[in-house]
Amino acid sequence: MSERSVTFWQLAAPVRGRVKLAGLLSALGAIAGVLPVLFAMELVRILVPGLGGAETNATQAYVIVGALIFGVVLAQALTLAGYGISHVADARLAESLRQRQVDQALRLRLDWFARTGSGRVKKVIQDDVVKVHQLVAHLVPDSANGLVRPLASLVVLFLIDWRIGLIALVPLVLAAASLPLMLKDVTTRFAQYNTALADLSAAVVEFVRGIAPIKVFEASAKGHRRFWDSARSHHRFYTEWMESTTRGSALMTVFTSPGFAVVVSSSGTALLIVLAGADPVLLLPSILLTANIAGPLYLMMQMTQFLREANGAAGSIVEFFELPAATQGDPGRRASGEAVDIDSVTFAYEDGPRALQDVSLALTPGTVTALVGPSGSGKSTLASIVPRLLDPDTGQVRLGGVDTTELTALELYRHIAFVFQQPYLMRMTVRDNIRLARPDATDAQVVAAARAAQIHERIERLPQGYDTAVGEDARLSGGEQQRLSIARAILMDAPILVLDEATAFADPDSEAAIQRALAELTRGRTLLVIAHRLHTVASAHQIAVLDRGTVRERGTHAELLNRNDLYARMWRTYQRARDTPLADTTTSPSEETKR
Ligand SMILES: Nc1ncnc2c1ncn2[C@@H]1O[C@H](COP(=O)(O)OP(=O)(O)OP(=O)(O)O)[C@@H](O)[C@H]1O
Repeated sequence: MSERSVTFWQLAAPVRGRVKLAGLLSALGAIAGVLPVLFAMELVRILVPGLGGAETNATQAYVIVGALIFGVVLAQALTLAGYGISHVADARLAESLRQRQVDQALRLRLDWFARTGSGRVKKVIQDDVVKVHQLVAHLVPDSANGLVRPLASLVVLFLIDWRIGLIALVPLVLAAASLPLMLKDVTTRFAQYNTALADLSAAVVEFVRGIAPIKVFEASAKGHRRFWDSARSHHRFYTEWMESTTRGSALMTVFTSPGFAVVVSSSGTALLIVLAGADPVLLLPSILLTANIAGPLYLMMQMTQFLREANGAAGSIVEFFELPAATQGDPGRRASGEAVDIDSVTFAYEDGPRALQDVSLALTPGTVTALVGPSGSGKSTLASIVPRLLDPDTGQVRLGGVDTTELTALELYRHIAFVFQQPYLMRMTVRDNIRLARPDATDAQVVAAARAAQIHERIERLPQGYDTAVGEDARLSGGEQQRLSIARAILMDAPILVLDEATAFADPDSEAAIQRALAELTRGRTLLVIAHRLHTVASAHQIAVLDRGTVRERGTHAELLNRNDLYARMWRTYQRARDTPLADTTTSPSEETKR
C-alpha cells in the first residue's frame, strides 16, 4: 500500500469497517452478477433440443429460470447494499471530519489563519472534504465492482472452455497495445495542464476582482489582456495535447466498447464452433461475458486521476489535523499587574519577508503609546501581537510579568481589549455581536455600551433594532461597523486597549461620532494606538516610530521633533498636507516620508 493510501485509511479510521464491508458486498455483487450467465447457458441447453421436436423438461426449465432470477436479484441487492453502506459511511465520515476540523480550528494558533490565506483555509476545510467524501461513497464500491467483475467473468469463461477465455482476452490485449499511444507524455502533459489551468484561474480571479477598473479604463488599462492570453494559451495547449493523443484515445474507445466485444466474441466463437466443432451454446457466455472485461477495466483506469486527487486531499486534511495547537495557557496563572512588555519580538508572514525584527517596547499602565510609521512598516502586525491575534516567531509579550502564551484566553481578554480596522463582525444579531466578548452582560449593559459608542440611535433605526441580524437583515457602513466593535470593546471594559484609530472610510459626521466613541473608550486605559493622523498622537506619553519592521525612534512628540529624523519629517509633511488645498500636489506625503 502506498504512503498516500495509508493517509486515506488513517483519515477514514472511524468508518474503516463500513468501507471494507461496502467493498466486500460490491465485490460479491459483481461475482453474483456473473452467475446468471451460467444458468442462462443451462436453460438454452435444455430448451434448444425442444426446437428440434424433442420433449422439454419444463420443471427443470422453471427451476433454472427461478435460479436465474434469484441470481440477478441477489447481484443487484448486494451491489445496492454496498453503495448504501458506503454512502452512510461517507456521511458519518464527513460529519466527524467537520467536527474535528472545527475543534482543530479552535485549537490552532490564530496566526495560522493570517499566515495561510483564506484560499488555502477554504481548500482544506471545504474542497478537500468534498473530494474525500467522493472517495468513500463511490470509489471503494466502484473499484470493487470494476476489478472483480472483469476478473470473475474471465475466470468463468476459462472454466467453461479455455478457448473462449482466450477469445475474451483479445479486446483487452488490443486496448493494452493502444495505451502507450493514448498516454503519450502523460505525466509531463498533466503537469503542464495543471500549470496552464492554475495560470488561467489566477487570470480569471484577477480579471473578476479588477472588473471595475478594467471597464472604466478599458481603452488604456488593457487589464483583460492577461485573461485573454491565459485563455488562449490554455486552449492552444489543450488542443495540441488532444490532437497528439486522438489516435490512441479513438483506438482505446473502440477496443473497450461493448460492440467490439460482441464482434470479437461472436466471430471468434463461431469460428470455434464451425472449425473445431465446439458446443454452440458457448456463444451465449462468450458474448455476454466478454463485454464485461475491457470496458470496466478502462473505466477503472480513468478513475486513477480522481483517486490521486482524493488521496492528495486526504493528505492535506491529515496535515491540517497535525498542525501544532496554540498553547492553551494555564488556568491557574494570573497576570500580576497591567504592564505590557514586548520583548525582542520577530515575526514573518508565510512566504513574506520579516514584518517585525527584534522589536521591544514597554507599555506603562495608564499611559498612551502611539505607533506611527510609513505604510507597511509593521504597525498592525505589532498591534496584533499584543492581544495574541498573531504569535511572534521569537521573543515574547509579557502582561504583568507573565508570558501571554501562559495565560488562558479568558485571563488575557480580561486585561486586553482591541479595536481593529477589520471589525470582526459575525452573522448574528447586533446584540450578540456586542455581547460576544462578555456573554453574561445584561441587555442594559449592551445598550449602555452602544450609547457610549455613539451607535445606539442607529441600532434603534434598524428593522429589528438590537435583534437585527448583521449582514442579513441590514448592511452596516464601515463607520457603523467600527462603532459596533468599539461598543464591544467598551463592554469588555479591559484596562488595556489596543486600537487602530483608522477612520479613513468614515464621512465627517461618522468620523466625529467615532472620535466621541473612542474618547469614551480610551478614557483611563493603558492605550496602544496605531495613529494615522499625527495630531492625535502629539499628546501621547510615548511615540514609537516603526520603519521596515524595527523601532527606529522612540520618545515624546517634543523629543522626536528635536531628533529631526523620520518622525520630524513625517510631522512636517503631515502639517503641510493638512494646510495644502487638494489642488496643490507639488509634494506628496509619501514622497517626503521616503526622503
Ligand atoms: N496577511 C499578510 N500576509 C502576508 N504579508 C502581510 C500580511 N499582512 C501584512 N503583511 C506584510 O507585512 C508587512 C507589515 O504590514 P503591516 O500591515 O503590519 O504594516 P502597517 O505599518 O500596519 O501598514 P499600514 O499603515 O499600511 O496599515 C508589510 O510588508 C505587509 O505587506
